[in-house]
Amino acid sequence: MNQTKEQRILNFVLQNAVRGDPCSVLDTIDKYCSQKEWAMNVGDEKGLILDKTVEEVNPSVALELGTYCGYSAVRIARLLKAGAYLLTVEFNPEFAAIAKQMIEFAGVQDKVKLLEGPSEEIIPQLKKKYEVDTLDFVFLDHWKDRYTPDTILLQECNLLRKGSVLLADNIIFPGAPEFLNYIRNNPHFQCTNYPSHLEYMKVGDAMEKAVFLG
Ligand SMILES: O=c1[nH]cnc2c(O)cc(-c3ccc(F)cc3)cc12
Ligand SMILES: [Mg+2]
Repeated sequence: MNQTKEQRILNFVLQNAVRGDPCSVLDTIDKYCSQKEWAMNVGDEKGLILDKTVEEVNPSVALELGTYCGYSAVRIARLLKAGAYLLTVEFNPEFAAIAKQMIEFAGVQDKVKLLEGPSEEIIPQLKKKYEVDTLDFVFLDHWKDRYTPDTILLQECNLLRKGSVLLADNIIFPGAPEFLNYIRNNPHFQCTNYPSHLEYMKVGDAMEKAVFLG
């Protein structure tokens, strides 16, 4: 049975990265995806913007929408303080299976809870089923058409508190114009744009940070 691209990425990590070393896992994925097969990891350039935002927020409870192969889950989890954790949501079961192995190989499994299913079903379960009070940080990196409805859902489920930080990938490419219009014209959010480039490409992209004002 032919391997998928995501299985090839995982195998390359298992064979070339250092088990228990998150940075080596990230570097190995970036090496594979820049030299051999492009893939939609946030990557090393936008990854630095993600790092800086996570370090600034220093979240106790973080949520990621769109796990894919687990690159940004490893990237975020490696920066979390003792006792802090990341919930990451992936609706594609093949991607979730790859990400689980990637997260375990990196050694951050104790800080990451991988939730398989559609974000619109999982978000309303976070309080009761996953014992979340409020979210300190949310990374939106799933499907651009879900950015706005899921941001509204997070508010409706009272999962945001004054100061909660959202960071959204792919504002320029593939682009999330409807989300940008929603969040920049919403008086409950303070927005900042971070110009960058599409992962592993010279194409322009950007990330948008939105702080919930309560
Ligand atoms: O679908 C996506 N989800 C999350 N992140 C993405 C991401 O960073 C890039 C892309 C993408 C970019 C260029 C292209 F030609 C085809 C897909 C998609 C997603
Ligand atoms: Mg992305």
